[in-house]
Amino acid sequence: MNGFNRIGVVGAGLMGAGIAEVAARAGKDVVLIDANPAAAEAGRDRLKGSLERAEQRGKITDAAEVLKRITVSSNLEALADRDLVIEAIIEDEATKTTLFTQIDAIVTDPEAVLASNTSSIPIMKLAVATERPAQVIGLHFFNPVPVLSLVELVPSLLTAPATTDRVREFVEKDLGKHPIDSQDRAGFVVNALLIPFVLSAIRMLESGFATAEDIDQGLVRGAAHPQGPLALADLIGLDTTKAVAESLYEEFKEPLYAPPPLLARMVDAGLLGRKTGRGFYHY
Ligand SMILES: NC(=O)c1ccc[n+]([C@@H]2O[C@H](COP(=O)([O-])OP(=O)(O)OC[C@H]3O[C@@H](n4cnc5c(N)ncnc54)[C@H](O)[C@@H]3O)[C@@H](O)[C@H]2O)c1
Repeated sequence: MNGFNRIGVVGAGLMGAGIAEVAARAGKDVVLIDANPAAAEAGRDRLKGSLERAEQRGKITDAAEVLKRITVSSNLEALADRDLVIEAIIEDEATKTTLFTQIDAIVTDPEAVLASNTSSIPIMKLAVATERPAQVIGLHFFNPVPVLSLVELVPSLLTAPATTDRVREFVEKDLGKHPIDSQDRAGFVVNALLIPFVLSAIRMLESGFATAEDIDQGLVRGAAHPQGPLALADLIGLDTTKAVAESLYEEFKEPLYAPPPLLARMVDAGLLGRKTGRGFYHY
């Protein structure tokens, strides 16, 4: 048994609220923390809405009970009795390492595991900020968390095999999700493949090779992708796409990861995709 029954989630944004929801749906007692009390409340409201929709669609029958298992707080001390803490705060290395040092000091169980949902920060940087690097691991969920079944497991060079085993069991048996293993490298498996694909589509558009519509239709109709790479970039957000590309380029120094000038200029212009109403398409 992995022994994870009291779960802490730090960061009640898009990802943290989703992770808290799937953990509570798996019957776990969950403490959801956000440094910003308004963000904590907003996270709880989103979570409540998501559970109610799941109940309306017949996916669950106990939305009210699931919600009761989640305590929302803006006080990190509420993590003291947790046996697994999953960090999902903003993607900033200094903020995350400070938080890992704080959580490590607050969580009392010496066997407790500290995980991060980071998309691009090396797990090793977070591990060495704690006194328990053997129990620090990357646990990378996908958005929307209640819908997408993949979780990347990312042990650092210092993670104990027993930690990875416990977390794998939690992901598979408790959450009912599908884990895949990745080394502690920028992008892990999925983004290391997906981002250069999206960047290639942007370069193709930039060079006048084909229109945005034709590039996307090519992949939707010719390769059965649910959406084309440029529509996908608009969904991810062009700022996020550029930031992930930069961290991949920083790590591997391969031209295929370098953000093309068109992407940089669109970000400079504030054309960030769906969230600003305009990216490669108008919304
Ligand atoms: N958005 C995605 O599609 C996605 C997918 C996989 C992984 N991730 C990763 O998940 C993490 C969270 O991303 P998100 O999209 O949910 O971000 P978000 O901006 O929606 O939420 C981040 C939350 O963290 C809170 N926060 C910031 N600093 C904090 C601190 N020191 N202590 C406690 N709370 C703090 C903020 O108030 C905010 O509510 C990032 O590391 C990101 O790279 C995101």
